Amino acid sequence: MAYEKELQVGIEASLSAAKLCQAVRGNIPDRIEKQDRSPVTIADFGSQAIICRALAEAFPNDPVVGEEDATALRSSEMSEQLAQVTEYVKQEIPNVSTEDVTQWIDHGNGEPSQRFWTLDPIDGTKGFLRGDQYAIALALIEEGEVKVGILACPALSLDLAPPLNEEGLLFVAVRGEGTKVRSLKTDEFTAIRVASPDDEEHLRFVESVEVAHGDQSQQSAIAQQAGIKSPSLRMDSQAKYGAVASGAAALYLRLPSPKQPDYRENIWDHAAGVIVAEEAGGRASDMYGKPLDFSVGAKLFQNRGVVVSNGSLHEAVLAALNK
Ligand SMILES: Nc1ncnc2c1ncn2[C@@H]1O[C@H](COP(=O)(O)O)[C@@H](OP(=O)(O)O)[C@H]1O
Ligand SMILES: [Mg+2]
Ligand SMILES: [Mg+2]
Ligand SMILES: [Mg+2]
Repeated sequence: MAYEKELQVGIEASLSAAKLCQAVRGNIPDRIEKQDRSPVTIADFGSQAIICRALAEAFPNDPVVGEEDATALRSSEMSEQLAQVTEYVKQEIPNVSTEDVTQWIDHGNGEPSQRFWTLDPIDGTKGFLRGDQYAIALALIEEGEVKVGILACPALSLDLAPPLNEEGLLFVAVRGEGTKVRSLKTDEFTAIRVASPDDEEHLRFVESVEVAHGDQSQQSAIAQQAGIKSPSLRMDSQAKYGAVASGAAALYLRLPSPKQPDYRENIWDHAAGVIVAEEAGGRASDMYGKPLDFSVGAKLFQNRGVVVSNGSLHEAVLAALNK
């Protein structure tokens, strides 16, 4: 199997980060506002610290392009939050200092290069704060292609055969080797496939809960034109990719919000999910059918919107979009 060490280190760190996130969510944390006014929590910081530490130790030459950074956390106004993050990290890694924690978080300030990791320590922070779905998303990118994806969804269970019906799922994909899933509680993996074209029951689509993160009226119209009759399943985070990869839904639509026409998607919001869906037999592209281009920096500057399908539905969706 390829990328064995990457998988072992990435999976172990993601499981540890998932434990931290669930521990923090036991008593819903405060919402901290970032400079761009989006939310972050002590769990986002703790998760990034744990995963960056593991990557720095095992792969010291690999840059990590992570969502968070520790600048604000180092300021005196946030000393209480930094102490809280450190306490939670200590439950996973004994004997850590606040300085260790901020240094590990800042290891995620790397730049994309020939080979690098991208990390979303909590994808769907708004879902996390609401008590809904969120994910820990880690991917390895080489020469612009996602090679490994590790997607932990601690609150996800799907109405499908075991282990997918258990709460807390871990999706893992390696390029050319398929996608597998396990419960967070057991270490046995099961291979998964997208919904087949004749699976009427799962001929439905997923989209974000957050109205501002897409164009829900266009998303419904396009899904209908592609032959989907049921209403959407709304779900936060890259858990949506897990839903398509395992056949719980046949389509995920994320079309640019009319209020933010210039928005560009972050690579960490998609890299792990894309390989999980593709290796399960699905297809991912932008709204014009262009493959998502992970070679141009920390954002998908060459793409607009995201369409992820079971493959068979893809052309009909693109045709509807480009009419
Ligand atoms: N206007 C916008 N359009 C699309 N995505 C947006 C957005 N504003 C924020 N996001 C991204 O949407 C992600 C959550 O996805 P979803 O809506 O599918 O749950 C956020 O990730 P974080 O929660 O990691 O910050 C954030 O990066
Ligand atoms: Mg965020
Ligand atoms: Mg995100
Ligand atoms: Mg995030």
